Amino acid sequence: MGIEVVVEGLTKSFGRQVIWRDVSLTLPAGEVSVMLGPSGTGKTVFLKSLIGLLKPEQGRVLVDGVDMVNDSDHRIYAKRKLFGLMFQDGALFGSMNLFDNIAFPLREHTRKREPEIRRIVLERMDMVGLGGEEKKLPGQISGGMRKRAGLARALVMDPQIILCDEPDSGLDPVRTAYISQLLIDLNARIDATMLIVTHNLEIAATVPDNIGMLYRRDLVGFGPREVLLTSEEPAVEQFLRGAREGPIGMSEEKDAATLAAEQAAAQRIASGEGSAYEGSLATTLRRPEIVPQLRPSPGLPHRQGAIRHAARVDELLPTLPYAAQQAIFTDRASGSAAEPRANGTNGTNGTGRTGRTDQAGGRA
Ligand SMILES: Nc1ncnc2c1ncn2[C@@H]1O[C@H](COP(=O)(O)OP(=O)(O)OP(=O)(O)O)[C@@H](O)[C@H]1O
Repeated sequence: MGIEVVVEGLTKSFGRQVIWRDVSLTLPAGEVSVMLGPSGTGKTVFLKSLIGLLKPEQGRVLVDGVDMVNDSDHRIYAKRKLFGLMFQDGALFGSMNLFDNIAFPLREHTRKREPEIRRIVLERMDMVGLGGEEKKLPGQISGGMRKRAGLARALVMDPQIILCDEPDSGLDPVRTAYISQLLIDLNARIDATMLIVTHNLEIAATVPDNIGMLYRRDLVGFGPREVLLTSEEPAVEQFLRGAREGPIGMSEEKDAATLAAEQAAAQRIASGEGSAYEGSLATTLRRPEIVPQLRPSPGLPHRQGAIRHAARVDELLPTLPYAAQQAIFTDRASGSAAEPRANGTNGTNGTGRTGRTDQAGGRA
């Protein structure tokens, strides 16, 4: 089973620029969590802080009894081996073929012999749908394949915590659906604790058990996915709708004057006095409906993390907002991600939606 990661009062700055402050959350063992947030809000900085590559000025990150912020380098280094990190671009060595790239951590950090290394590498390549591609160079494959190679490399050391930095960046929607399924299948196979950083709403809607969002240097909540997906917090709503109106602006947050003008326009539109342009602003995307969470592909085990998540949510239920409770009841009525099925099948069709036929092991 994966390991819980406890973040307490974390604050990170670069010089005078505060990236985020007083962030506290727990990544529950073996569950899948997503961290959303507009560009530049410090999601990657957050991931790097979890594994001790960046040092926040305040707070703690507790992993298996070690504080990844304040403990000695020796102790931090030992616990870092529990993590597998999937970088945005795969971070592969351009001159090495995929086999050697993926074998690299084993050759560098273990005393395993080549036949054992070969067995592990080929197994992980198969797991991410890259079987038979060992001899290809990173420059000869697609961006999606590079990501999956990066994921295979993150898996060779048997990590118990997997951090994925924007697994969707640069991928088309179909490849993004495949990588979403791959991440859920991976969680079903190895029960690792997972944190995925993304702005992708499809991933946020279909993959995680828990969602948080970083915005304006704060964590805007973190908890069961239904809480954030039904949140009425303006920044969350705007983000989920992918709309221009709202507190999130082009570069960072909008200034107060722009926000006030938008709110005045919204009131004029509501009273029927708005201009045509203002009316067009109001027709931007609607907030997406909550869709069922992805389930493992047929033949894979049930996600133990989803089962534990459901038990946790049961305890939390009375404390959750009404809309989140309703969303949870609806999801469960449709057959929740944790519910075992006699034939081990998914119950949805691999996308978390109805009417599509994506299969596990598909090519991103
Ligand atoms: N080593 C560093 N030194 C100084 N500033 C940094 C460093 N690393 C990141 N930053 C700054 O921290 C802020 C957050 O960066 P980060 O890459 O974490 O954002 P992000 O939310 O992951 O963005 P995106 O979604 O666009 O990838 C940015 O303003 C960035 O310039």
